Amino acid sequence: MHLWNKQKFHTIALYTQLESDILTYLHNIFRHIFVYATLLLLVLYSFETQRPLLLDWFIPLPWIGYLAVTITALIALQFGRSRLFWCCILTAILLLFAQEKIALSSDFTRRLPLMALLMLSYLSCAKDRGFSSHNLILTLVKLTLVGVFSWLMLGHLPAISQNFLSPIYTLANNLEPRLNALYTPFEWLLVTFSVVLCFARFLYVPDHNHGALLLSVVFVAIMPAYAQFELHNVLALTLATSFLYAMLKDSFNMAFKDELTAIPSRRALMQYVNTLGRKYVVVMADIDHFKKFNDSYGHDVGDEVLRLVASRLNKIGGGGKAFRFGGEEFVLIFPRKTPDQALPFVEQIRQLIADYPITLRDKPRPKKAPKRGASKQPQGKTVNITASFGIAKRNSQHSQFSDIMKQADVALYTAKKAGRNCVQLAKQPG
Ligand SMILES: Nc1nc2c(ncn2[C@@H]2O[C@H](COP(=O)(O)OP(=O)(O)OP(=O)(O)O)[C@@H](O)[C@H]2O)c(=O)[nH]1
Repeated sequence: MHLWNKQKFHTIALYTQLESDILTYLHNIFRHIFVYATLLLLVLYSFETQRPLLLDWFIPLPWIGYLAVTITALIALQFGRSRLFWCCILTAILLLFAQEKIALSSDFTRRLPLMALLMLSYLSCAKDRGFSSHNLILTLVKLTLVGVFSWLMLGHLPAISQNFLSPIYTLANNLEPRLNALYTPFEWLLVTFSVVLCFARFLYVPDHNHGALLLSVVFVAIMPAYAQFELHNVLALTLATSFLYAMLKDSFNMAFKDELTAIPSRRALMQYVNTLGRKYVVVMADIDHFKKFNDSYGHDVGDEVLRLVASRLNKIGGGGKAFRFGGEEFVLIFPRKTPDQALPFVEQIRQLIADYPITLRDKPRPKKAPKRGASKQPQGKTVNITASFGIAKRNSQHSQFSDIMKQADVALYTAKKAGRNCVQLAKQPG
């Protein structure tokens, strides 16, 4: 097809895909909130109920927070996570001040957590830019500027904003009198701004990195509520652990999840294979005439189709598990099943893919909703895609996974030759 045609179809209206994207997004948000809110509640609960015990444990370990943030900073350096690295540096500085290893004016010590909060908010909104000397210096300069800006704000703005903030502050103070001692009205405004900003950033990109950064802002905000250094040490230790967890989880996802379709990748498949017993079924799936589809509608629309097919395959029943093998090929594994038992589930998913109408719009979706009474725009063209499937099982002749894959691939080839959009069983001995 001509380039003209490719450009014509900018967008693809995959409503079910959109629905599944929204569900994945909400699932991500709640999953991360659950992890980091649980950590926060655990810390707050143990500070309230187990404080003497915590103090007993941590008095002989004044170095533990420094050790934890140093190890985490080194790992962040290795993983290219510059923002978490800077968070570790900020946490170590806060610890040094809390332990009175560095003593500057009391004004500075009081303002430091708030300056750190704004720096953390900046980091939360910035990007991981790696560790080239240019980027390190640039980030250091930016953080210093944010620090100087917050220092100036904290020096000059409280008096100006006193009048309009007082009523809100009094209201909050009636609800919880302890708030009064923690921050002044203007400082509360900054704390709220930082938490809301980091939360908004987390909602925008709900991953472990932003979850951990949000937690760090909350931890730094509550630091002044606790006088004992040992409790600050617990906060630093928990924060370093959450950063480590965030880095490991994100790296795991990068390694084992396919970036485009968000289903497990080929690497995950190879690892999963080791956990399988002696009885399982392998299904190879391949989208039909995908090259033609790409050529007709463009690579971006092809990507959307891959995401749609992956989300369908990921919902396979019968205990099956879907993986993206590469390109437009997918693999389904059914542990403890025979081909006959897996067949109805594969048939069902084949039908589901074939029946799904894909609406291609010839114009991008308008940003504004059309005015009432305006004539409806033409809806574009509806197309269908299909996929073919080949099924093979582990048996006495083919016990190696690579051999079973070859058998499934032969069956898939037969399905393609039989006209596509069908399922074929490999011819194997029982
Ligand atoms: N959009 C997009 N296309 C991809 C991706 N990976 C592979 N492809 C395309 O998938 C197509 C595979 O084409 P073929 O292997 O010739 O198979 P086919 O056209 O599907 O034909 P049959 O399998 O015989 O039905 C190629 O055009 C690849 O460029 C991807 O990640 N995104």
